[in-house]
Amino acid sequence: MRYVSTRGQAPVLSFEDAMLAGLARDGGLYVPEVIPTLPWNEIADLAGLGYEETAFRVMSPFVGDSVAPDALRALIDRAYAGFGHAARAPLVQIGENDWILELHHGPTLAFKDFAMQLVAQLFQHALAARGSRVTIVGATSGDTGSAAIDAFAGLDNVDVFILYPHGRVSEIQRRQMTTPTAHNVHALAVKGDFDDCQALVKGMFNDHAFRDEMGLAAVNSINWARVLAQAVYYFTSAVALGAPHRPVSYSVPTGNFGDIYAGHIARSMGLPIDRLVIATNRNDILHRTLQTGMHRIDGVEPTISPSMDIQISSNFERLLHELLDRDGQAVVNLMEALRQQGGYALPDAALARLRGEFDSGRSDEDETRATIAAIHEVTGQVIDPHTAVGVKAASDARGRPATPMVVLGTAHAAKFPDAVEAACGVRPDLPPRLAHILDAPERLRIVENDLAALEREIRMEVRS
Ligand SMILES: Cc1ncc(COP(=O)(O)O)c(C=O)c1O
Ligand SMILES: N[C@@H](CCOP(=O)(O)O)C(=O)O
Repeated sequence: MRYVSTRGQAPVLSFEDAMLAGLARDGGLYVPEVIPTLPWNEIADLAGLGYEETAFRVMSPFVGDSVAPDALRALIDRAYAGFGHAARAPLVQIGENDWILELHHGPTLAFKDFAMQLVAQLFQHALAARGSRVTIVGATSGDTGSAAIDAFAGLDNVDVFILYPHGRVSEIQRRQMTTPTAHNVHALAVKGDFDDCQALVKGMFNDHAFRDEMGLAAVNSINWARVLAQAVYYFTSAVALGAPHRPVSYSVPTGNFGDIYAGHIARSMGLPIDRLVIATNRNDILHRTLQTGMHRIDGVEPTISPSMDIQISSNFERLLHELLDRDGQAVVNLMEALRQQGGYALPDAALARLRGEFDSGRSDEDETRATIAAIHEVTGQVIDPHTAVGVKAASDARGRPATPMVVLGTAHAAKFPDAVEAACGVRPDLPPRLAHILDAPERLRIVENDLAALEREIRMEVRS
């Protein structure tokens, strides 16, 4: 399997090389040259299999000969061994044919663990074989950072620098990043928003001298391996609800467009997904894009679903590449317009295809709170604000009731206790294994939104 850049000017790489490269050298994102399909009968055969075996079957065609099959199985088994639920991603019913796919049973209580625990295993495998080391730089609005710090803490051949927007993540998210004591992980609070953090990360990758000197690697969904691992739970959940014999719809709380893009990949592989609903909070650039055809950045507004406080959705570039018939130069032109003019109009044909493949919805702050309260009242479930955005968008987009609608439950409510308590009167507790973070000492540095200063800081730390 070969991977090409969305901008068409970077070397073509294997799965493992693309995973270790992170951002392509032309500034684009790696995508598979072709999306392999799983035949109908092979999807049917997934029924009754464990999560790990499904992961192996879904991911193998993308991994190709980068990792031997037995080794891949062992890495997958290790990645999910620490999850707190036998099903890994259980479905919980919230209505007649409405479900939440709980993705919070990993070590840091958010869906990010599904990919991050596996990516850490894949990195270790690759780095040990090559005898090399990397410096991971990542941007987070709260959950990717905690998942990365948990997954990579204490590893010999990796330093990790996580940039998060100062004052714009929940206290629990911050403490998950700042209380681990391993010397190879570093939380940096950037004076800016998530988009600034992500721009700094991409800026470091696009500074090729710094990138090569530090051996930079990425664990954001810039990294194809992240997206691939996230495609697996669409298969486990759809098959549990009757696929491929019947279609299933999904509503996906969306920020950086990684999780829903993983659903799009699952559908492209042959999984019968009926509707894919992009669920946004009031940072609704993607919802507006679908409604108007204009993709235009607005200021990022803080919300009670802070992990989705994003305007520049990195993975939208991967979808654009497809909508523009894999024309790298056309992608470059739109990304330049986004950078220089703050937006672009989608060409008509691309917009029609986008609307054919996705629905979208938006939840403002009051609606998100009302959804948390309503779900608690009707089902007794306490859901987090990101999941609530997904539930709201799902109910707005609800099509044929015969088709199951699955909302991705992207985080545990205990990561956002204040917002959840204010909405439904119940204060969700952290699981006992995480309670220590509430009074453990914190370790963080506050940094300016300045690429050169950040590079100096990282260089100094890696050399010390
Ligand atoms: C809890 C939660 N929900 C939803 C999202 C949005 O996911 P994505 O960025 O893949 O669109 C995020 C951030 O990634 C998140 O942390
Ligand atoms: N919401 C995310 C933002 C980064 O997304 P990623 O999937 O590209 O890593 C977060 O919690 O950090």
